[in-house]
Amino acid sequence: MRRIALLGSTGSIGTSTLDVVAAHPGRLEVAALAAGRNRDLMLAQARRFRPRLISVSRAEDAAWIAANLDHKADVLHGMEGLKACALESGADTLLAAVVGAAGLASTEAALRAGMRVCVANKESLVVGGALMRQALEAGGGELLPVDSEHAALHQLLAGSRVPVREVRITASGGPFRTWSLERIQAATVDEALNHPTWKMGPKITIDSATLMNKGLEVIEAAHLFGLAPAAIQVTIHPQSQVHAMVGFEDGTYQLQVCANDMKLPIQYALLHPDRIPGPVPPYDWEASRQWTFETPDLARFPLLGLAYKALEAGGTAPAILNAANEEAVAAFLAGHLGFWAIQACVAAVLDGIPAEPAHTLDQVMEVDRRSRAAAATWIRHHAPTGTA
Ligand SMILES: NC(=O)C1=CN([C@@H]2O[C@H](COP(=O)(O)OP(=O)(O)OC[C@H]3O[C@@H](n4cnc5c(N)ncnc54)[C@H](OP(=O)(O)O)[C@@H]3O)[C@@H](O)[C@H]2O)C=CC1
Ligand SMILES: CC(=O)[C@@H](O)[C@H](O)COP(=O)(O)O
Ligand SMILES: [Mn+2]
Repeated sequence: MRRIALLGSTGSIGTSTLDVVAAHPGRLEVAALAAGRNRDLMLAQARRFRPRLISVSRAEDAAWIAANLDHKADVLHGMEGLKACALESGADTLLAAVVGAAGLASTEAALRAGMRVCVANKESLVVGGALMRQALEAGGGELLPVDSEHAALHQLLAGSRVPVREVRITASGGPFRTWSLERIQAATVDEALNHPTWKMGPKITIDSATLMNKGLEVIEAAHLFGLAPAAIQVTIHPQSQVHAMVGFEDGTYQLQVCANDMKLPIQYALLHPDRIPGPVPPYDWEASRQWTFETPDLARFPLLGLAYKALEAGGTAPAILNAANEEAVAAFLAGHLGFWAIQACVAAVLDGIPAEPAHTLDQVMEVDRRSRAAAATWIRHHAPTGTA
């Protein structure tokens, strides 16, 4: 029986993970649930899955959940609660599905403790990828990707006995794939949240619209698989059925294909190396469909190019990139910034803060704080009058 600490349980990945757990009652159980502010959903999840430890962001929500539980459990709060859920619930497996750099410390601690860490929270790898690899080596556990393209690469590379020339991750292209630059520059929040192929949380959905999601994924792939930037390429594939490809020295490729349903990579990571029937039916090859492939346009989607630049600079540059992007996306979602200003803000902050070698978690979190402050200042100066 695998005992899971699920961080980010109330989100898109969190709820899909609980669907996978519910489909395998003899194989998977929940030891801890942690999330942010959605106390109603947390209480419903806790009543159904009966974890020993629960954590939410605010003390008053923790007290409310404790008063309404119908089983014995400790209800904690804040970053300490998040970490305790990872380390002190008796779980052997962490499913890291908090959004943003807020997930880094608990994920790093679980790796250091030798757990199996299934990571959806790509920002933690972008901000602290090298430190997470050190923690993995020190703890002797496992790090398994949940992000669909990286789960695909994990499957492709596990079966490969020869070195690969390059890997390619696919991108849907987002809602603005066919839009002109002028139209993209004036995109609204509702238009940017209208993802063509995946239902996900708001932050990653905006990242998909700017192609920053793919930029973060290039950095994620570099850390997960030890690849140089030039060996990681991006192909636009609007149907989101092929998730990644590996190219060999002889010029041939292998592709990974599955339905665009995150329950598949979640189950892959939780049950690895076993592959058994789960909540998603086998791929339907009788359905009529066409697959198409395109090259990304860096002029309309400059954040993909900026992510490569940060990866090549190394050290804390990806942490600066990520922090500025988190702040700019939050400001866009709140109506304080235009869509095109997201990339301008990230470019300005990345240019304005020198990268340094990343040695410790405290240091990268300090860089994260400084970069957020710089982004907040930039946003205040560039927000349309009366919004910031
Ligand atoms: N959704 C998807 O299909 C995919 C997502 N990912 C990655 O997985 C991660 C989660 O994405 P997604 O599920 O879409 O996001 P959601 O916004 O749907 O969910 C985010 C979760 O994180 C919780 N959370 C946010 N901040 C904190 C905090 N400070 N402390 C504790 N919990 C917090 C939220 O709690 P609450 O809502 O209660 O406030 C919620 O449970 C992201 O890093 C994303 O890039 C990767 C591939 C695919
Ligand atoms: C499901 C998943 O893995 C997401 O990261 C997805 O890739 C987002 O869609 P885009 O391909 O549009 O970025
Ligand atoms: Mn992805």
